Amino acid sequence: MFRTALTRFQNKWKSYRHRFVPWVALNLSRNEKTLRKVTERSKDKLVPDAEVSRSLLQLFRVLLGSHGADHGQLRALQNHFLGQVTSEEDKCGGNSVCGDDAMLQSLGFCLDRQPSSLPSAGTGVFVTKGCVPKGATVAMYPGTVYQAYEPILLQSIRNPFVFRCIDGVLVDGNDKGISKMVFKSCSGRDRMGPFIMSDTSWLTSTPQNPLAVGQYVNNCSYETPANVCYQEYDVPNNFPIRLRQYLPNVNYSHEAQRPLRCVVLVSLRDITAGEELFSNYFTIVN
Ligand SMILES: C[S@@+](CC[C@H](N)C(=O)[O-])C[C@H]1O[C@@H](n2cnc3c(N)ncnc32)[C@H](O)[C@@H]1O
Repeated sequence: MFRTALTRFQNKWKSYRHRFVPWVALNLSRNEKTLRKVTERSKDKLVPDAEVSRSLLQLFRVLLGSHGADHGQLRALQNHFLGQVTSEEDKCGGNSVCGDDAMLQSLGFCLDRQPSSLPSAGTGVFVTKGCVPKGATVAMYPGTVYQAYEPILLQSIRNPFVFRCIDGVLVDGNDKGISKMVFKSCSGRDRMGPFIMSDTSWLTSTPQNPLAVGQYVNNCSYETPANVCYQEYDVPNNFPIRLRQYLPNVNYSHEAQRPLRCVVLVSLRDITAGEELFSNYFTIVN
């Protein structure tokens, strides 16, 4: 009985510890070696940034066209101030196209969060329609972006959604509790007049950007090898201001000079409808 509980605790800790900031700090030198190895192995990006930009712009333009610029802004404002959009009408109302349709139309596939195919792994992300070709931008890792020196201790406690980039930048993709409040607050702060610079709807069950579910992708195993990998993507300065309303990331501190860090998931092979996405939590391509 005690041994079973201990084994369960050990397994849980092993899958969680690399996201627990105090543990990462204590094991910095060992982690740095592992990270160095990963960096050395993967100096080049799997997909050039320009290609990631192209896919995101393609989807965001369809989303903007379907919601209408003003409706998109209005929806984001509603999400921000009133919380979750509830009615079916608002999820995909009037003549507008649902996020799913926009995704199928622009990228050729759809994603959904569903119970994982792995026992006791909670929720996972599945391709539900179409086919993802190798090298496609499959998903985005939403959340608040912390520089290595910024305080995240409180938010990181019992939080399996903190993602660490090679340069120590952290992305908190938790859609509940303090993490959720921090994201909404930073997003409200960064509004530029009528322009909303980030999307808060990933915090609800109906994200308007359907790619913003990457935080729910589960870790690979021997039986279920990785079919996607993480890749850092700094949003270029010339990214259209009207389309930034679909970006599911926000900087913790407002620093206009720094480009916004996003993390995207890129497919390692063709992935067909019905397959679950699996990543390797210990690797990231620059
Ligand atoms: C970033 S979350 C992924 C989403 C998570 N499945 C959920 O439902 O919230 C990471 C957590 O998912 C679980 N997890 C991920 N991959 C797993 C795997 N291969 N086997 C068991 N649990 C896994 C672990 O509890 C881990 O701490």
